[in-house]
Amino acid sequence: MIVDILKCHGTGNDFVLIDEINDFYDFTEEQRVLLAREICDRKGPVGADGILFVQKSTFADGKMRIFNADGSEPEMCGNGLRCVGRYVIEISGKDSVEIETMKGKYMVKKAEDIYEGITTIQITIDTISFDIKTLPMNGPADRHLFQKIESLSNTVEFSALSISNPHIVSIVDHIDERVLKEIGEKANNIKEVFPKGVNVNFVKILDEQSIYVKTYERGVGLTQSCGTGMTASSIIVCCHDSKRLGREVKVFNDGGMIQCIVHKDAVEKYKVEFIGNASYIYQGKVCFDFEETKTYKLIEQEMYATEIANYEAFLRYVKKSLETI
Ligand SMILES: N[C@@H](CCC[C@H](N)C(=O)O)C(=O)O
Repeated sequence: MIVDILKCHGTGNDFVLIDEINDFYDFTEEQRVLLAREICDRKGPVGADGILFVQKSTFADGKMRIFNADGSEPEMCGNGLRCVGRYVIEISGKDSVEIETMKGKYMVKKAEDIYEGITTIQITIDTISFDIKTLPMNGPADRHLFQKIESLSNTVEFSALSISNPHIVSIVDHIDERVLKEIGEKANNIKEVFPKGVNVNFVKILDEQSIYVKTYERGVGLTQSCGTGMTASSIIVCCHDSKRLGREVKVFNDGGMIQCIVHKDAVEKYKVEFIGNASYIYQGKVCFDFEETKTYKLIEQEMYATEIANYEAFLRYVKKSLETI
């Protein structure tokens, strides 16, 4: 089978986008899992954090199904939604679109470039809940905020929330990747606490406008960035310091920087405006044999050289910005 692919990323969280609106592939559910596991495997010719299947929707401009590198299908993907949103905006000719996901529908629109030559997309995320049953998470109370999770760590405090996918967030003085990885692996192996696993986020407060987030992603591992993780972390930072509500938070990460504005209404309903890049890396085709999945080939690869160069310039700018904080 020959499958057209578009390699893309949101702050270094990279994906393979497959257009099932314009191309008919008729994948079975098992084939979607196989494609995710093999194509995301970084020992192969492509490698990615996940696959984004873009499909027709009966009530929105498009539908996103996201599969993690391990073949699991999460409820949501913030960085991936910006890439899918850009793609659907381009093929539909609209300035803004609604994208259906497993648990919700999100408004996506073009935004002013976050840096020269960087295609920038804004999404509005309002599928936020602190009720631990929505993660799901098993615990003694309905909410878990700034408290330890004994089975994970006897020193680190976490806050649990759903962005329609599950997250726990810890505000730390220093982001130790080794500790994050250890806790992330443990958290995804205690099904009595997290029956469907969980994304684990460490956030360091840099100054009154800026934070740094690193995530151990369910179904992937440590990634350059996680959109829903940065969203969850921005919310918890605003819970910790309500003066940040309604103000732009610069969220730095290993793959660049995005902007979040966290809003809370009178009935404690949260909504986050999330603004960041949606960059193309290359387009190509994969020749995939579902009987011999390990031997797939990548052919006709065409690089988006200008977008790659612009994003490298943006990364240099982000590095310099971090040196001034
Ligand atoms: N990187 C994504 C999150 C992808 C899903 C996550 N690994 C999960 O399983 O919930 C993002 O940008 O949000």
